[in-house]
Amino acid sequence: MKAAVIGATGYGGAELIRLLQQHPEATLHSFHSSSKEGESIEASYPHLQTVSGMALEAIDPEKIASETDVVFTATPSGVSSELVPELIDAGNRVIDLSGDFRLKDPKLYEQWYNKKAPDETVLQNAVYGLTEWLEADATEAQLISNPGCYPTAALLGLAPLMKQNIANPDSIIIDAKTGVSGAGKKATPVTHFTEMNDNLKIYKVFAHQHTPEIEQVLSGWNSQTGPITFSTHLVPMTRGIMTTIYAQGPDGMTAKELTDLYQESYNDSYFVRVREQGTYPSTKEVYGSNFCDLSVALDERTNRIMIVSVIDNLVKGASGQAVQNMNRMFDIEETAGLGFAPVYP
Ligand SMILES: NC(=O)C1=CN([C@@H]2O[C@H](COP(=O)(O)OP(=O)(O)OC[C@H]3O[C@@H](n4cnc5c(N)ncnc54)[C@H](OP(=O)(O)O)[C@@H]3O)[C@@H](O)[C@H]2O)C=CC1
Ligand SMILES: CC(=O)N[C@@H](CCC(=O)OP(=O)(O)O)C(=O)O
Repeated sequence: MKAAVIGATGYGGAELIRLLQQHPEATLHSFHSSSKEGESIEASYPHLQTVSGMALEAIDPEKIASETDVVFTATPSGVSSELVPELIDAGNRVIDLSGDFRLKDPKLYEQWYNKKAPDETVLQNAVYGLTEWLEADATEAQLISNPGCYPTAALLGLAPLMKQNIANPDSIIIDAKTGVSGAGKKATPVTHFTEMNDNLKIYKVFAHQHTPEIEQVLSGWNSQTGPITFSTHLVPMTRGIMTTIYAQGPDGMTAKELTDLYQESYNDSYFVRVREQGTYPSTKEVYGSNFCDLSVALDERTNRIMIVSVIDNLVKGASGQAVQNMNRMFDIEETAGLGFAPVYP
């Protein structure tokens, strides 16, 4: 299977190159840049030195489609919406990492992303790629829309609860924190060193573009879902997301029953590891890996449920899940190229 990466000089693209280079069944055929054609990838990312030996190529959809089986678009929202239909028309199968093909309602997309919605036919044919809970046959998909980093952590945390209708859907609060690499490679006035070192910031209050994505999926799982409350914070670390999710549970359930439900729900999911009752994951425990580690707790005094989920935003939150989706698309072992343990400490 030959793969190409577009947006190769971004953090998501670099992570795709790292993962695809050691994938047992995929060959990294080419990587593409809109600004650095002809340069080596080492010029942008010395850590990839000796790994590829190839130069960055221009983005030519026809050429890419004629030479490869699958292309990853690790490009910004608003760019993917232009690029992906061209790749699809040229016959490529595509896994897009941006937010452009996640929201099925174009008006909602325009409202939250403040950009023109993508081509309607391509949008409606896109399969939402939360891999553990795919709702369509990935082997048939021409386009998989990779979930956002926060939605991945939040939805994996909420799925057993919502699918079993255990919590009051109106009571859900998702309190999320991310490392700075979530903002991409380019430094901004919000993310540069003096702003983020030794600092903690809340951002996009009641305005985060992942809010409707989470609501869209939750309402597919449970028709009683209303608007959620979602807060996002930047913390001074490079990678990692933690979501702490609160919901009102039913009378009479025990903490052990809830943990058992989570462990059963993810029994067959290699990449979701449910912790023993009373133990909680930290972001470093999934660093550099495709794992999502989860804990669920129940305060039997108040019936409040608390779920803690952690992922690496660049792996399970982006490029790792994209490779996991490629594995599903081509019907190969889901863990191929991804089954390694996190880097620790
Ligand atoms: N960082 C994260 O944790 C996550 C990111 N995402 C999403 O994945 C995508 C990539 O993110 P990330 O790698 O962090 O972003 P970066 O900003 O680090 O990289 C994006 C890359 O896109 C390319 N690009 C920019 N403008 C254009 C254009 N007009 N045409 C073609 N290519 C362009 C650039 O590469 P070049 O100049 O070489 O073309 C750039 O390096 C984004 O949509 C992001 O929202 C999703 C989940 C998590
Ligand atoms: C730290 C930081 O700024 N993180 C970004 C994550 C962006 C992202 O992944 O965007 P899409 O999924 O919408 O493409 C944010 O919160 O907007």
